[in-house]
Amino acid sequence: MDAASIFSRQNFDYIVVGGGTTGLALASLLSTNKNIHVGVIEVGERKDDDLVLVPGMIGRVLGNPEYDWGFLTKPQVNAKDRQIPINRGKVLGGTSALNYMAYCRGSRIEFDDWEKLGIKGWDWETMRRVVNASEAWTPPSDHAKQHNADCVTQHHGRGGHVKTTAYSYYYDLVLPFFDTMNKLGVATNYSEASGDLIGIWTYTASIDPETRTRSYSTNAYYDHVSNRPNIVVLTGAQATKVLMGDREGRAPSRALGVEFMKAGGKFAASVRREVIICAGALQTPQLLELSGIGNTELLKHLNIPVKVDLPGVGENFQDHFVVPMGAELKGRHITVDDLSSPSFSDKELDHYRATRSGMLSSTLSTLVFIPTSAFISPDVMKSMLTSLDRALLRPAIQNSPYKKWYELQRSWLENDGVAQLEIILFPSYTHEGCTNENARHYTMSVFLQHAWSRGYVHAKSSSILDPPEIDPATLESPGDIDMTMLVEAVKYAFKIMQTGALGDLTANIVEPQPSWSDDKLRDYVRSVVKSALHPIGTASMLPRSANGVVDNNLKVYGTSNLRVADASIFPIHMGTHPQATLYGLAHRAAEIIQESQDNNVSAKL
Ligand SMILES: Cc1cc2nc3c(=O)[nH]c(=O)nc-3n(C[C@H](O)[C@H](O)[C@H](O)COP(=O)(O)OP(=O)(O)OC[C@H]3O[C@@H](n4cnc5c(N)ncnc54)[C@H](O)[C@@H]3O)c2cc1C
Repeated sequence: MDAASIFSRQNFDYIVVGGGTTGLALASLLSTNKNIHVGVIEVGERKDDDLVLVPGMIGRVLGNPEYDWGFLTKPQVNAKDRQIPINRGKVLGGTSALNYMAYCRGSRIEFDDWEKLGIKGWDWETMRRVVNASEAWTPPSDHAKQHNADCVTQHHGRGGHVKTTAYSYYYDLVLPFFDTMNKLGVATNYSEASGDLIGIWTYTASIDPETRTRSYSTNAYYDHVSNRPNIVVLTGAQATKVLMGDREGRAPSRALGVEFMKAGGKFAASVRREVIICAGALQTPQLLELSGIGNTELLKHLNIPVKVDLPGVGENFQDHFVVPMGAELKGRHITVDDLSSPSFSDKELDHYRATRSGMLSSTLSTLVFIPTSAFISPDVMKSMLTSLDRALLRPAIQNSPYKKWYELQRSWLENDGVAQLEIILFPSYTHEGCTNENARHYTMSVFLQHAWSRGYVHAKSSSILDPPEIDPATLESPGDIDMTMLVEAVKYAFKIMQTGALGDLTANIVEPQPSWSDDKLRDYVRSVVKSALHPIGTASMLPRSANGVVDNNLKVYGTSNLRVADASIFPIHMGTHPQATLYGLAHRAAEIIQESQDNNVSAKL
């Protein structure tokens, strides 16, 4: 009998849809109770090749349909009608197999403030505990310490699953970048894991310190449980909908099982306890809608029978927006661009295989996080806040179910503990139209951490085979604040490129240029702004009255046994990279399921 038929005949306690970052970790944790039977349905296949495992090869699979869903947004009006790519992992392990491996916690202030949105049980102390439970940290080497790597043991988890440490290879721009930021008043942060993100720091990466390969959901979690008879992972299978029972009166709707496709065949698997959707921020809302859970008007339009009217499904889409800037270096440097020469790249690969060191053992390593006051002058800040506050008085916002979201975002703008801007120096030239091919370059990218633009993701048809419509509403923000902040961020980046040791190494700022007018800079931002590939929010954990989709326990409103656990549940963006929090979410979800059903599910593998 084929794998799909066998899967569909099993009597699962839990079915997890999506064996990605969160889903595969959660399913593995649930399987620690040998009395419960867990099934996972994942579209992708396992791919443990160099393109996934070798850190210095990051980015090479983006756009490759064997690894990447390759989603495109709908044309973005404020970004010159461009369709902006949003890459997502289409392999076992999901996007944890593709990401750039920064393993960063969120901020204490931000998690503690989630309570202001009506969310309980997700404060910093809780999140710190669960993220630490996921982490198996190894202190950095002396070489990494010389590059300011975090070596404060007390903030890290040692007994968890995802192997983390600092990289072993550092480009020669790293220390000059620290010198420059320190000269601009940005202090070195020696413990990014403390809950205080502000400063310049060398990040901890999800990398195995022995083999110098990627540690991700598949090898960190699943490989420890894959020989257990009570967990079954079906790859190459796509869930088409959750089968929801009919409601009796006002009783919640019950998930009965999952319908899926594999190799052209259609199957269904039934579930005794719960279905947990972990298909990621772009596909979880689509699957909810195809299952009859969403905005009634939209479902009727798609001819999908309505099971639960939940207008928040697919709404509240948020992302980090990024604007790259290019510069040419003085003199000779080794940069990532050198790897585009096949002979150089082959030599590096041999060196990596023999020694587990060198360029391919690492990626970029340094991040900067700063609050608004660090990059926006008091005058600009005053006029920006005046425009914003005027726009926030509009009835559409005052009467919005997301009013508390707007209030929280507003308060963070004047909180010096909240990072509004991230800056990354990438030792490579990522623009088109490089002017001097013999020179070496770097790209400085500015990332808006708390963008005000909020869009949506919705099913376009009743078929899972049609990709969802994705509209991040790029640069559509009250008082045009996202554009103002990005232009100020670009101007601040010019200062970085011209100050201290990095300034001394910079021969020429290629594009954009410091002499450009604000109008020309705005035009540049519209031409190049893109997704930082951190979409969240489309099945938000919020009160139902605030357009929430799941409650504090990740349960979908109006259902008795359907939960969501992935990036779509974050109600407001965090000023950092999300994967560490997502592994923490998997542990928190396992605890919640244990508490709610007394399953004796241990959070240890
Ligand atoms: C290039 C890139 C670099 C990044 N770098 C970093 C970084 O350095 N640090 C960081 O913290 N974050 C980074 N991120 C973001 C981070 O990796 C993601 O936010 C995170 O992995 C998302 O996890 P998830 O569990 O929400 O979804 P995913 O990991 O995407 O899992 C969803 C899974 O569901 C599967 N699926 C979808 N629909 C169905 C269906 N109908 N049936 C069955 N299966 C389905 C998908 O195939 C996928 O495996 C990066 C992202 C990208 C793309």
